[in-house]
Amino acid sequence: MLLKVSHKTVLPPAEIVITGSKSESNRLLILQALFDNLTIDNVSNSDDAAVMQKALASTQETVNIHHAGTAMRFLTAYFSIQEGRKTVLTGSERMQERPMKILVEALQTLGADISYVNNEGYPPLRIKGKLLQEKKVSLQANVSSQYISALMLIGGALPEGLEIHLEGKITSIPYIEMTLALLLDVGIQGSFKNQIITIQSLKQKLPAKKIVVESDWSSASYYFSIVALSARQAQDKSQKQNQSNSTISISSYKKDSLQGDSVLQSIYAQLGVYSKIAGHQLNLSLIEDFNFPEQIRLDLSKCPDIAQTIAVTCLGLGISCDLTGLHTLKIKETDRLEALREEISKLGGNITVTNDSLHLEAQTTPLTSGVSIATYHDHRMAMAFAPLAMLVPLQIEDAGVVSKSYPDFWSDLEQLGFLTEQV
Ligand SMILES: O=C(O)C1=C[C@@H](OP(=O)(O)O)[C@@H](O)[C@H](O)C1
Ligand SMILES: C=C(OP(=O)(O)O)C(=O)O
Repeated sequence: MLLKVSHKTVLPPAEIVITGSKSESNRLLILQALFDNLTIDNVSNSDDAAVMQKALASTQETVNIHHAGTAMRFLTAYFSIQEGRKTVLTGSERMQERPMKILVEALQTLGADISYVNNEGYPPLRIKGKLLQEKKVSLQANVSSQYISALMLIGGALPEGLEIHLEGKITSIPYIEMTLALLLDVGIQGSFKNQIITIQSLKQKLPAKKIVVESDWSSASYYFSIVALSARQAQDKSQKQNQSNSTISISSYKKDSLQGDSVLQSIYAQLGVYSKIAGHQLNLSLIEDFNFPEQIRLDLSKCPDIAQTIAVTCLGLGISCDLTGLHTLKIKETDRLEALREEISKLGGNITVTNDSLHLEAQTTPLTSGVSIATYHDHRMAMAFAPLAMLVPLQIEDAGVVSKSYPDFWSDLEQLGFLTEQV
């Protein structure tokens, strides 16, 4: 679906509802399948959570998780301990290019029976579920935190629990902390100190528990970008008066989030966005008379999923940006660094990327109008670029790709004065 996107030029006040974090949902769904007695409220309506639910309910040998990284990694661990069950775990073409070796080797050390159907190190995987007797494992921690979370999630179900030694620099740490916090919350004991994680074996049935998932902060990032860009839109159209009062209110959020992407609040405070959590509402508005910086430098190794949003906001605001800690972007839904380089260049931006960083020059000329943004099967490419329609009309290719994490994205944007038309 090719979608033409433009904007009515005034950002109206709006109330948006985003469903639960896909990261928290997919962890809790695994824990629910392993330990029963858990009720989950506000589960993510994303495709990634839907494929997780379907996989956990499936009795078929072949389980296809499509594009969902968390489902691929968490289910590899999950099916490894389903005694007597044979599973072929597969995914989309891109998923078959996303590395699995570090997790597979760690599980094999614990005694798992996993082999590769085609290419060594990559899905599809053939898994024969069995009782894993070992309790100690070491793995490289700088490629994906999802491997570590996958092991942690099954730790409580192993007879001796689990001791995980992390080698090297740990990437995406907040996601590991999220996993531990959820384990503790459901009643599984564990700790994460220095480079060692321990998870205690669960010896008795868990007490019944209901968990309400906080809404998804990564999905909220696009609204931070929209609010920031509304300052630029007002400047371009001399409509300062109209713009300054609009508040976008998004539910349901909390102050002590388990999601690392809640760092959006402090990052976007540097880009003119005032944000406050009142009750369960996250309210976003422009800081009045804000002095925008000429340049921003951020290390995003703890929050890789908001890199695209931030790069595009800076492009629209004409702010130079240096983003580092981006090494994991190359192995996500697409090579996000290359995808950003291509698409930002099309709009007239001056961008350079390395294997783990991105540099964007301050944009001094108007963005190219009417550009067709390719999305590379990556939901975040579509959603990160859409806010630029406040400044220039553009087209988003394969716009349905957003459903991986945020199926209601386009209809929610309409509430904010965006106009979308299928072409
Ligand atoms: O554990 C999780 O829920 C996730 C961890 C991160 O991946 P990496 O650890 O591979 O960076 C993140 O990018 C992904 O969207 C979700
Ligand atoms: C990287 C992402 O997801 P996953 O790795 O779970 O496919 C994402 O949602 O940005």
